[in-house]
Order: sequence, then C-alpha cells, then structure tokens
Amino acid sequence: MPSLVLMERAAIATVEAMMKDFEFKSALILCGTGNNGGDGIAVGRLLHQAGKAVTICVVGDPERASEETAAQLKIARNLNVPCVYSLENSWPNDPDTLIVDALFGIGLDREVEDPYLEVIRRVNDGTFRTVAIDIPSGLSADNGYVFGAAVIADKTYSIGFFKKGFSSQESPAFTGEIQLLNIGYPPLTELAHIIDQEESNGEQI
Ligand SMILES: NC(=O)C1=CN([C@@H]2O[C@H](COP(=O)(O)OP(=O)(O)OC[C@H]3O[C@@H](n4cnc5c(N)ncnc54)[C@H](O)[C@@H]3O)[C@@H](O)[C@H]2O)[C@@H](O)CC1
Ligand SMILES: [K+]
Repeated sequence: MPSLVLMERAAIATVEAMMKDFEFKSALILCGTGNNGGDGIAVGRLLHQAGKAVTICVVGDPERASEETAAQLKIARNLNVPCVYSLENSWPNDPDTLIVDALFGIGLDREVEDPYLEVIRRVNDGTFRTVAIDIPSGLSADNGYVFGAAVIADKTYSIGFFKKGFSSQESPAFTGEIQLLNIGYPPLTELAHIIDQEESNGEQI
C-alpha cells in the first residue's frame, strides 16, 4: 500500500476521533518534515475542509521534507489551507484552540534540539489542549526514552499499533489517554508471516 494511502487513512481516522473527543473551532497543527508531519498536514487539510480555523505550522526546513510530506504540503497550499513556517505571529489567542502535535513520530532517533525543542517547551508551558499523532514528539517509540523534552499530550492517537515505548514508566505522563486507530494494517500475526515470507525471498522491508 503506498504511504500516501496509509497517510490519508491515518489522517481520516485521527480527525474522526478528534472531532468526537474535543469541541474546538480552531486548531494549530505543529508539523515536522518527516511523515508524522505529513499526517499532521493531512489532518490540517481535513479539519480546514470541515470548517475549523486551521493553521498548519511547518517546523524545520520544508525543503528537506520527506516525499509524502512535500506532497501533503503542496496539496494543502493548493487548497488554500493556511500554512506558516514560524510561530512568531501564529501562536493562538483563543484558549479553546486545540494543538495537534505532529513534529515527530516513530522516526525520532536523537536528542531534540531547536527549533523543535523550543516549540515543545512552548506547548508544555501553555494551557492549550493538546493531542499527539502516533506518539508525543520527543518520546522514543522503542523504549519510552525522553529525547531531552517531549510533548505532554491530553490524548495520543496511535496509528496502527501501540508502541513499545508506551509501556515505560514515564510514558503515561506524556501520552495521556491512548487511542489505537485502525488504518488497515493486517493483524500482527499475519504481518509477522508476511515479513518472514518477504525476508526469505530476500526482499527489503
Ligand atoms: N510507516 C507507515 O506505514 C506509516 C507512517 N505514518 C507516520 O509516519 C511516521 C513515521 O515517519 P518517519 O519515519 O518519516 O519519521 P518521523 O516523522 O518521526 O521523522 C523522522 C525524520 O526526522 C529526523 N529526525 C529524527 N530525530 C530527529 C531530531 N531529534 N531532530 C531533528 N530531526 C530528527 C529523521 O532523520 C527523519 O528525517 C509515523 O510515526 C506515523 O505518524 C503514517 O503516515 C501512516 C503510515
Ligand atoms: K507526534
């Protein structure tokens, strides 16, 4: 299944769950340049189309965005979804704004530095309701290690599978409640079988 298909399914499932869980008129979507950021941009587009006042903020260099995230950004721009590249004039005034954390997902593998660190601190110092896509940014999906700082979310929408890191002692303080979203991955047992088969065929997964 192409990543963009999975990304769209992840975004649709996240938006559906968010709309059930929270009442809000505006949302600030904080997006990194990896595919977690792509999920966030797609979520922003869907919320915009649902009539919410959305600002997508891309943190980091958009020129270095993953292929899928660059595609999502192009779609969002084509559809006139407000996109900014700095929070300087875009930090919300309305206390009911929902913040969506899509800075990093399972690809985070080193200490978080500025500009991401500054953004995470700003989110945590504020009082806005915050949801995380897949995993709170800053938390290791593998073991729950905090890479310097991590977003403190009210709710985490975990895409496809629970992450190993969620079982660490520190993790619940960052994830809040976790909801698993089904985006059409096969069950783990079947997946393990597919991976075994592909590995024995010498295919790269
Ligand atoms: N793999 C899949 O099947 C799907 C993945 N999806 C999303 O994609 C995410 C994973 O995407 P990626 O693998 O692109 O990972 P991330 O979006 O977590 O970002 C990884 C990027 O950030 C960089 N990076 C890592 N640590 C950093 C740090 N401390 N400071 C600055 N840059 C850092 C990496 O070099 C890489 O370029 C998932 O968490 C999920 O949200 C969804 O789109 C659904 C489908
Ligand atoms: K995230």
